Amino acid sequence: MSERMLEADSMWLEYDGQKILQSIYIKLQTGHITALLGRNGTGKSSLMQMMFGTLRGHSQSVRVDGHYFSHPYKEQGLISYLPQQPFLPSALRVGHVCKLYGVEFTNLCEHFESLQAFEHTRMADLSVGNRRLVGTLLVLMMPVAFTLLDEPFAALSPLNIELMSTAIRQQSARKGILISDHAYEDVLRLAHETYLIAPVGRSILLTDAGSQLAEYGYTATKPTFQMKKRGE
Ligand SMILES: Nc1ncnc2c1ncn2[C@@H]1O[C@H](COP(=O)(O)OP(=O)(O)OP(=O)(O)O)[C@@H](O)[C@H]1O
Repeated sequence: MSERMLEADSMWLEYDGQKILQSIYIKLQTGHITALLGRNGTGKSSLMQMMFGTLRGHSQSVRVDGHYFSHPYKEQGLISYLPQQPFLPSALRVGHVCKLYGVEFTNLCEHFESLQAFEHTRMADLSVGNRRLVGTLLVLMMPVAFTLLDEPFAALSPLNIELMSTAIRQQSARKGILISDHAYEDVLRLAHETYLIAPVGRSILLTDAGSQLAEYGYTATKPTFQMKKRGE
């Protein structure tokens, strides 16, 4: 697989004259998992929407392999995005939704055997957690070069967070993944690189996430957890 690179830079966003993002730069690479952390309301979701192309800021530039894309989501096979809010049609059955996303239902079940019973279940009849699980897996497994995941661990049980981490790691072999979630320890265990959005709206590429998260006020104290090395 030839490596591809997505760069988002000069990402500026204001709402009602209030600065949210200022001159953000973020780089994604195929084969890499990149973490995006930041306190509540610092603009992570807005940044992902700008990178996807569905939100216009005061300025933005998204380039893939040096080519500029004004609306990346319009390019077939380029990018997928998991929003925080429900997005799958509730009246459709799980198997049907899989077909719409170009993902085999059996691929979902490879990671989550518990989903096997639900191929013919309507999305609306799934539990909140299972609905989120199906949505996250579909976005993750879509055949695209880059995937943006906003809170993929939300509503998942601890076991399912482990299984989802395995699925994300596996998919990163063929795409670049940006992941933002407040379960930051789970995110850091996956990440090759970590960006923090620090007030007001500046992106910082962390070199030592364990110490810097407290320094920049993302955690109250220095995290005590031991970050596992990738692949352990
Ligand atoms: N449509 C809007 N109009 C005005 N302000 C908005 C709008 N959407 C978001 N905001 C504000 O922009 C800021 C960034 O919001 P955003 O949802 O991107 O943050 P976030 O980092 O994803 O937050 P969280 O971690 O809580 O999900 C917040 O202060 C929010 O209130």
